[in-house]
Amino acid sequence: MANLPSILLIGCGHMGHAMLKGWLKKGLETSVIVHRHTLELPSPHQHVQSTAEIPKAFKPKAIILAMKPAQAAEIIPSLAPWTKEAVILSVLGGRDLTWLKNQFGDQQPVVRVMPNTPSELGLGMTSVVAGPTVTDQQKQLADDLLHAVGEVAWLDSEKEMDVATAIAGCGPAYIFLLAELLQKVGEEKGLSTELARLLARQTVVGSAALLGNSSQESEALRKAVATPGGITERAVNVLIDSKAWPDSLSKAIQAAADRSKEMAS
Ligand SMILES: NC(=O)C1=CN([C@@H]2O[C@H](COP(=O)(O)OP(=O)(O)OC[C@H]3O[C@@H](n4cnc5c(N)ncnc54)[C@H](OP(=O)(O)O)[C@@H]3O)[C@@H](O)[C@H]2O)C=CC1
Ligand SMILES: O=C(O)[C@@H]1CCC=N1
Repeated sequence: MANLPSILLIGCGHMGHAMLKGWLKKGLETSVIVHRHTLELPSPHQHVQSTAEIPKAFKPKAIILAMKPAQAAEIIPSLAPWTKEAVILSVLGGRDLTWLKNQFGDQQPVVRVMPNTPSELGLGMTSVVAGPTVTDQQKQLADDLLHAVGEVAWLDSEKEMDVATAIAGCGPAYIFLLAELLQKVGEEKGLSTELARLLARQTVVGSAALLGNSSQESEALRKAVATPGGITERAVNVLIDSKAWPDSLSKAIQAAADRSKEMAS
């Protein structure tokens, strides 16, 4: 089992908990998790309810910021006793490296990270960009931690982060929405809730697994379903019309990317 470095995780909600579950499965060294609610943790991991309770002698190699962006500025000053020898991995949506530098100071090594919730299963997709004071060793450490919960893309420029966030950070929500809507349409067209739910869920699950296990492009997999002159083609022609999915998805990604940019500071 991989030996991942000691971490201090601040905030253990949807995203923090997804990453933690993934890391625990991969063999995380001692960690301290700051979470204001109850939390079952296997030994030697330690749960505390506030930053004031973090053991002073604890020397985390990485500090993960996984609270909501609006909650971060209030907490960051209380992390000073542990930041000196650590690299910060900020999961905060939108908050850019300039904002992080203003919070932690010029010299603090900070990596901006945008994961997604399938990290819980080791199937995450994380986009990453490092600040100027991050050492190669710390980049490797961040890479090891993030690869333990899925795929990692180091961005060439921080400018790519807003669109990367809109596609992959937010992306699971679009896929779950598709499952929701398939179920809803099935019900509207007369199927029982139970049947519509089963058809919708298993189709999304099976298609994602097929894509993940195939060397073929998604377009080829789609074409393998849509027999020319057959049934699927009729539906795909509706969806692929430039005014349908191409347009609405493009608008949706732009709206999310714009929001990410707005949240930089
Ligand atoms: N959800 C997702 O899919 C993704 C989220 N992100 C980013 O991850 C971050 C967290 O999002 P998400 O997990 O969805 O949000 P949640 O609200 O589920 O989690 C945030 C957690 O931080 C906790 N927290 C806040 N302040 C403190 C504090 N002082 N001490 C300890 N814990 C604290 C909250 O506790 P409490 O409930 O008590 O307020 C909560 O449990 C955000 O910055 C978001 O942009 C990034 C990628 C994907
Ligand atoms: O919606 C959000 O703001 C966060 C960032 C990406 C996914 N969830």
